[in-house]
Amino acid sequence: MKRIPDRAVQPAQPSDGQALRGTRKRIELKALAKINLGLDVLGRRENGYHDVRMVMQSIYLYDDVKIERTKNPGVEVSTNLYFLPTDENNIAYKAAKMLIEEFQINEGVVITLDKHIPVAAGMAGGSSNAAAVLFGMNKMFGLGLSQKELMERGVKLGADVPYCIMRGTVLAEGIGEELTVLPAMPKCTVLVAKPAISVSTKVVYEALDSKEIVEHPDIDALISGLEKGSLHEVAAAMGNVLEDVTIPMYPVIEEIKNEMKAQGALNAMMSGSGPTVFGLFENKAQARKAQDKIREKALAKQVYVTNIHGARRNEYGA
Ligand SMILES: C[C@](O)(CO)[C@H](O)COP(=O)(O)OP(=O)(O)OC[C@H]1O[C@@H](n2ccc(N)nc2=O)[C@H](O)[C@@H]1O
Ligand SMILES: Nc1ncnc2c1ncn2[C@@H]1O[C@H](COP(=O)(O)OP(=O)(O)OP(=O)(O)O)[C@@H](O)[C@H]1O
Repeated sequence: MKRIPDRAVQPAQPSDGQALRGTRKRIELKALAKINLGLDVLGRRENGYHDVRMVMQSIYLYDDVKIERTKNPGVEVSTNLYFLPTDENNIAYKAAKMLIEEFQINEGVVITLDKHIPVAAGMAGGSSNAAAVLFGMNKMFGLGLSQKELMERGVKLGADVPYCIMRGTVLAEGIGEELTVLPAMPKCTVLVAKPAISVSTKVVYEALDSKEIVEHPDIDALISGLEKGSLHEVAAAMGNVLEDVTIPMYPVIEEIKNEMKAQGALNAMMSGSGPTVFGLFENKAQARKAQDKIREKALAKQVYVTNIHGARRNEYGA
């Protein structure tokens, strides 16, 4: 694969002890999941990260993120999923700690994550939690950071975090942090199915390095479909190069795609590094039928019928 030299991410502006103006004691936010309508990889950087060209879309599947401000300094995280870390290995914790240190905040936060987005699934669950914490604490403590400044901090936590701050229908380039708003995705029903396997994003990108990419998805055709507002053109242009790595490891992904298409999906594809598969449907009844079939055949237990979320900029949370 072509090697692309590292491009430095703009350093965040250090704070100069800005007074904390916010007064809110508690904020509740919806941290949305994403799907990748298109995912192309253009090359590998010297630090191992890859240059990508992706079309990202928010969906109406979310984690509830509650942030409470406390007089006791420090960060406390709790979650409904027993297997997730609640210490500094939780990305929501890292996001809070980052702002507390930079702005020398001498109060603390208690973060409660009520998780519904499948974990290690290619749906940016963790990234979306981190984005919600950055957004929420910026408001709560009156830090005065613009969306761009929040995104500059977000990329230090993960490549998907800036997108999770922006949300909606977006072209993501660079390592995923160079964002351009696209025309909104036409409304449709989205069926999401996560088979009972967890996939490491790092392992998938690394495995791609030893492969020749045979066919790149036509991201421009996808954008052109969005410009025309044509759901059919968007569906026809969907493509994800990471499928070539993850599907041979887990053939159940292909089986789920086939089941969705057999039940009337306009198209079905793996999201991100997988293993979650999503299908786009014009007809909600067909999506429900596909959901039943996938469960009946025990292809996946976590199967959800949901919608495109037309998140607009700055329209974050409940
Ligand atoms: C697969 C996607 O979810 C598609 O949206 C993203 O590209 C991944 O975003 P993410 O999970 O937020 O990624 P990070 O947490 O920053 O990185 C996890 C690992 O994925 C690999 N990685 C990630 C993004 C990128 N552009 N190139 C990479 O090679 C790196 O090996 C990294 O160690
Ligand atoms: N708040 C969090 N929510 C989910 N996972 C978390 C969180 N914090 C840390 N993790 C760890 O991160 C790993 C990946 O989680 P996540 O669900 O974000 O992956 P993903 O869906 O593949 O994300 P992406 O699409 O951005 O690659 C998990 O195995 C988990 O242990």
